[in-house]
This record gives sequence, structure tokens and C-alpha cells, in this order.
Amino acid sequence: MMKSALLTPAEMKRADEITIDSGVPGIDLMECAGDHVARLARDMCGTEGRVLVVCGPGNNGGDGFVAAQCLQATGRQVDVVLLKEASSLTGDAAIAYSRMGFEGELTTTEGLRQKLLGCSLVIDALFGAGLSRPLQGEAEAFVSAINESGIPVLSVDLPSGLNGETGQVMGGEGGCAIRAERSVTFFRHKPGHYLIPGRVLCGRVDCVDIGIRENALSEIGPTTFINGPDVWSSFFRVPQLGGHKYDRGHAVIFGGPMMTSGAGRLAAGAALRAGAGLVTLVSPPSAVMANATQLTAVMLKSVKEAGGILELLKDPRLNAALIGPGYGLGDNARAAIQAILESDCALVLDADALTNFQHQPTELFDAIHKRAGPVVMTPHDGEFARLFPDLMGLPKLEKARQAALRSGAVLVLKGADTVIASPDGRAVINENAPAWLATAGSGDVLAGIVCAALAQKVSAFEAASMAVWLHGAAGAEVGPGLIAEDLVPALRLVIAKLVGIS
Ligand SMILES: NC(=O)C1=CN([C@@H]2O[C@H](COP(=O)(O)OP(=O)(O)OC[C@H]3O[C@@H](n4cnc5c(N)ncnc54)[C@H](OP(=O)(O)O)[C@@H]3O)[C@@H](O)[C@H]2O)[C@@H](O)CC1
Ligand SMILES: [K+]
Repeated sequence: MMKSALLTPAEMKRADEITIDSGVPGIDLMECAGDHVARLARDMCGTEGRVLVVCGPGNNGGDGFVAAQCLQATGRQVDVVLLKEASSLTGDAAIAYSRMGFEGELTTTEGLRQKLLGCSLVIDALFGAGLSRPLQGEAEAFVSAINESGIPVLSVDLPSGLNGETGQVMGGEGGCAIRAERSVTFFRHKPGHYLIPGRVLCGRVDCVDIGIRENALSEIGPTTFINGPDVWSSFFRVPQLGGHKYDRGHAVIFGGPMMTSGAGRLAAGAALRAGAGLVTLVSPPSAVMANATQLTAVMLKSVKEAGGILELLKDPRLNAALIGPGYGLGDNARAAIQAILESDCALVLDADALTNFQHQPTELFDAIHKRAGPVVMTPHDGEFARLFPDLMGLPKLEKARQAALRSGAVLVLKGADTVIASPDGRAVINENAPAWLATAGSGDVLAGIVCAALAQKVSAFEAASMAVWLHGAAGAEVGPGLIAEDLVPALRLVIAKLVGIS
């Protein structure tokens, strides 16, 4: 799990301190960091052209001085531009500057524009983890001039202006940040490398080892991770010889009336493909015929109202349920959801199941807190806003964490940078979803996969993380032209690769 840990800038600072306290001089870390920056710079622009290193007043600038020295040592033409006088540098950055062997130039924005003419790469070493406020004045003007030049940028640690914890530009809409082609960070990625817009501003990100002590992580205790098998593979159930379909759980999908019955079918198909031993699609009588003509391995059941649902879920073999996709709104729908909440099975609430409680969210959260079985909620931003309007101004990670805590559910806040947050404080950020995945029915498939993982008795946080990753991987497998129906067969290929039988 520690392999996939993400560190906030404050946690990274702590990792630096722990390493330095253990006897590694800070300047050694900086020299290692700067050396990597120089290597990547050479990678980006080959042997030709002048490199411009733009350095800020802190240690991010220090990495820039080391990179400049390394590049010059290999015969590269390098210019260093300073945002603040060299005499104001302190600590490791001052040491790196003095070792550089040539002077940086303190210049104006106009001077920077002149320097940018004809150079083949800019190294952005203005601000990294120590950015504490929106860029203004000369710093803002420097960033604008670099972006306007159109010259490829390699950012050190983070694109200057980007908040490494939230992935947002410091200062929001009115703020500004570097748009990099590549970024290089140290020891572990930061959440801001994966959260949008940070992910877009960073370009490709390399994470390199600079000698930070691995055991710093156990002291720091990170709570944010990048999603991948490292987070949940020990929970992934592979069928065993001698096993039984009942060992893999029985997922119940509650589908809607005929005209919106497709959503339930997509979810049911996905649940079966994702490994639930049995799947039953429960629907109102009006939809049974439509479902029966299109489904074969999925079992069907017709239930009219909440009383029937209560009765059905008394069977303990039905151990996971999904309600929401295409389900419908209104008093009857709300009563059905309340009936399901009263059962003990693991539960996924999606789409209409969330919208049905937009005017009484605390009623929903109270029911979730009271029940024994786990709940996963899978809202997109619009559904989230209906249940948690007061959290909308927060950065995405914080939003998801607070919503999980308040509701008592594992919260999957969907998007290109889906965040999965647990009420216990853990969160993962997903990064494998292609843009093609943003299409009608895609969320229904995801909800079905979550339900399948819960049916296989995977804990809720790992079930949600696993499902989001499988869904993204299936999307990548299908690629351009993807429609939701394609995801279900693609899951087979993804699972085969995952268990090493491709
Ligand atoms: N030994 C180590 O620790 C290692 C660190 N490493 C590297 O160090 C980086 C972190 O260094 P850092 O902590 O010095 O922060 P950094 O990003 O350079 O900025 C701080 C300076 O900027 C200033 N400032 C802030 N916001 C501002 C604004 N909006 N506009 C204007 N000024 C602003 C702030 O001033 P103040 O807030 O005090 O006014 C301060 O002077 C990290 O990203 C990595 O690259 C690696 O070499 C590995 C070893
Ligand atoms: K930077």
C-alpha cells in the first residue's frame, strides 16, 4: 500500500526532515533532485538548443540551480533567471547557487521574454511545495510570459502556481499556474499531480528517488493513495477449484420501469461479469418482459412495492444490492430505497437513489449510520451537489472525505479524477479512466461492478476502489467509440490480465 501513497506538500516536507535528521544532508537531496531534473531536460530536448532555468526564492529554485550546473557540465548552453536577488537565498538553495559556478540574472518580465526567444526548453523552478498563496506581481507575470511563449516546460516538483495538495490553481479562477509538458517530482507523487486541473497542468509526471528514507512513511502515516491493484489486490477474489457460485455472492439489482430499464440491465450484466456468483434483476412488472428478452444468465424477478422488497431481502443469501440506475423518483421509489436500507445486505446507492433524498439528506445519512451492512454511494458532481450543497466549494478530496464522514458511506465522487473516500479518512484518487468513459450508461456499469465486489464480500472501500479501477481499465481496453455496452465484455479481458491469464 505504501508504494501507492500520495504525500501532501506538508507530508513531503516532513519526509525531507526525517531524512535530514537521520543524517542525510539536505544539499545531497537537492543535488540528487537537480541531477534528475537535468536528465529529464536532456530527454526532452536532446542535445540541441538553449535551456532557460527560471528559479524562485526557495528550495525549488535550489533544484533549478543544481540542474543548471549539471546541464552546463555536459556542454549545454544554459541561462538562469532569478525572481529575487541571489543575496536573499538561504540554506540549501544558497549552497546550490554558490556551487553553480556561474551567475543567475535578476530580471524583469520583459527581460524574461527576451531570454525566452529562441530557447528550446524552460525549466520551471519557481515554486514547488512551499507555495503559500496565489501568484501575484512579477511571479504571476513570469508564469504568464512562460505560458505565452509556447516553449515546452519541465516543472520541478509541481507546475508553479499549482497547489500540490488540492490540484487546484492557487487563487482559483483568477489565479495562474505554469502549463508544463512534463513534471518531475520526488519520492512520492502528490495529490495535485492527479487531481484536475493539476493533472492537466503537470503533463507527464516522473517520480524519482532522491534518497528520502522509505521508513519516513510509517511515521507520516499517509491517508491518500493512487488507485491500483496495490490498494486492493489482496481483496480480489479469484474463483477456487472446488468453490461454488454461492461462494461468490448473490447480487440483487433493483431496476426501474420499462422506459428506463436499460440502466438496470447494464448494471446487472456488469455485476455478473465482475464476478458475482449470481445476479438477480428485480424490476416492476412493466419491465419484466423487456428484461427477459435481453438477459439470459441474469435471473429476473418482479416486485411491485416496498413490502415485496423487504420480504425478498430477508433471504440472507442475497448479500449485496444496488438501487438507483433508472429507478425513478417519487414516494414509491423512496419507500423502496428505505426498505432496502432496512436490510442487512451490502448496498450501493447510485443515481435516483441519491436524488430521491435531495430534500431530506439527513434521513438518508441517519439510515446509513444505523444499518449494519456497508454502503457505497456513487454520485457524479450534480448528484453530490443535491446531497451535500454546503461542501461544493471545497477541493475534491476534501469534499469526498467530508461527505463520507457525514453520510457514513464510502463515497465515490465520479469524474475524470474519481475520488473514493472512506468514513475512516482514507481516500484514493483514480487515474486510469479514459475520456471515452464519460458516456451514457457508464455509471450504471460502474455501480454494477461495485455491487459485484460487495457480493464477493470485499470490504466497501476496497470494493469501490477495485470497481472504479476495473471500470477505467475496461474503458481503456475499449478505447475510441466506446459505448457502455462495450464495457461489460471488456471486463473479461481486464480481469484476465489482472489475474495473469491473458
Ligand atoms: N531539503 C529539502 O527540503 C528539499 C526540497 N526540495 C525542493 O524544495 C521545494 C520546496 O522548497 P521550499 O519549501 O523552500 O518551497 P518553494 O516551493 O521553493 O517556495 C518557497 C518560497 O517561495 C515563497 N513563496 C511562496 N508562495 C509565494 C508566492 N505566491 N509568491 C511569491 N513568493 C512565494 C516563500 O516565501 P514566503 O512564503 O516565506 O514569503 C519561499 O521563499 C520542493 O518543491 C522541492 O522542489 C528538493 O530539493 C528535495 C530536498
Ligand atoms: K516548479
